[in-house]
Amino acid sequence: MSDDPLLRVEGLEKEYATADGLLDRLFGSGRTVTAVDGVDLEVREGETLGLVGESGCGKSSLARSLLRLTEPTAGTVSYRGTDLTACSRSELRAVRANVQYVPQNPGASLNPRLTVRDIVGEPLEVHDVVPPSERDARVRDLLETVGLAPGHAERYPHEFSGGQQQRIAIARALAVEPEFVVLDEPVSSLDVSVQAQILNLLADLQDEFGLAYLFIAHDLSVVAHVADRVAVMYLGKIVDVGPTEAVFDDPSHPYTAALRSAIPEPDPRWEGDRIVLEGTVPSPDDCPSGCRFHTRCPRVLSPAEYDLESETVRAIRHLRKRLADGEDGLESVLATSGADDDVPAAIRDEFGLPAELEDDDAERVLADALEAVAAGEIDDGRARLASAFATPCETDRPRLEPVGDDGDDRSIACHRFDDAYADHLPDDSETRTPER
Ligand SMILES: Nc1ncnc2c1ncn2[C@@H]1O[C@H](COP(=O)(O)OP(=O)(O)OP(=O)(O)O)[C@@H](O)[C@H]1O
Repeated sequence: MSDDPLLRVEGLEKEYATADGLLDRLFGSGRTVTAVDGVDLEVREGETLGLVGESGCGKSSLARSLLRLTEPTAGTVSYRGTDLTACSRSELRAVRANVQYVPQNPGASLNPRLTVRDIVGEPLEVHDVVPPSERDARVRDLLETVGLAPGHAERYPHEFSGGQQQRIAIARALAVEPEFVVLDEPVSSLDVSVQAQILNLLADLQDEFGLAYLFIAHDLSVVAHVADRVAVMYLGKIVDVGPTEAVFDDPSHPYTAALRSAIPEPDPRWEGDRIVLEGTVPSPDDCPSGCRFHTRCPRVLSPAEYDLESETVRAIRHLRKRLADGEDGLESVLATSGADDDVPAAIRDEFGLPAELEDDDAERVLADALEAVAAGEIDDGRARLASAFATPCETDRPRLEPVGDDGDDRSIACHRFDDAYADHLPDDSETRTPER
């Protein structure tokens, strides 16, 4: 396997203009969704690169724009040295004989009016792979290659199970004898036993034809078994990329750690607690400032001025978030506290904050803020906490930078791995921090 990348993606962006209604369309007042935001990525010859992230993080948009199935907004995609973003339609057609896309949900993407013979035979015709007289025989061969019967050629897609439909989609992609295939969630809609069959088939095809795969999945456990390297995506950005083993075993981006901990049967190599992420993925048309993951991150950095444990930092952040909702955010606490009750103590209790913080200066700020809240001055309390407990994760955007001993092969976008933010690591830093 050569180390020169087959495909190099640099600064790839994909924006969608969305129009909610007729007026938006008429006046051009719709919003812009940035689904892919400056992605750099490499796929090497013969390897499987797993691309993982929650639904809506931009995986399909990335895959489709790098193949120019949808036009990227910015960036370059170089395939064996040819910049696909600068190619004419006919040049692109020539490249497509080497690069194929197997879309998500083959049941919906296979044309229901065509027989399997026509579906698999179409790329043979478009790319003139074999003479017309040999096409039917080639289709039958391809069906056998993916484990279907040659006789299936005369049937229609709806006559097949989900696993068989996936095999048809794979046969169609293989028709042009590609060297790189993008597989968009190839097993996510299948039963576990069928998933294993498709994964085995893909591995066999890779061995036989020396294929490189970009394997997209929302589930890290699937990718763990098939990928040589893994790239983790969050809200349009790659936040962690490296050899599969390293991404699993070495200090990871907090988002990767959360995905890893969510694997139902934890990887036997890893002994850790389940990390439950707060809230849901923010909308890509309203991305958080700083690190996009900070609103859900269990390991945000603490202010450099104080020595606080992660748990305390997290609790204060939780309180800040609730205060941002004004009185409503603390309604449950304030409603149950009577006039004579110690409201600050009730708030500490609600948010798991100790009676006294371990850092005296931090304690003074918190106590004053809670007094303000107890006096009904919610805005004042929120402002005091916001200015004293701001973290660089809220303001500074982390860049994907090489970390640790793997050199360029392991990169993480997280301030925890950046020496410049060493003063901000909470006292009980849960991650070993490889040097950048
Ligand atoms: N054609 C489109 N027009 C407007 N917004 C779009 C379009 N396609 C995707 N999006 C938005 O872009 C974001 C990324 O979507 P995308 O389908 O690329 O994510 P994904 O990670 O592949 O998700 P899934 O696994 O659910 O397919 C989402 O917020 C989605 O709503």
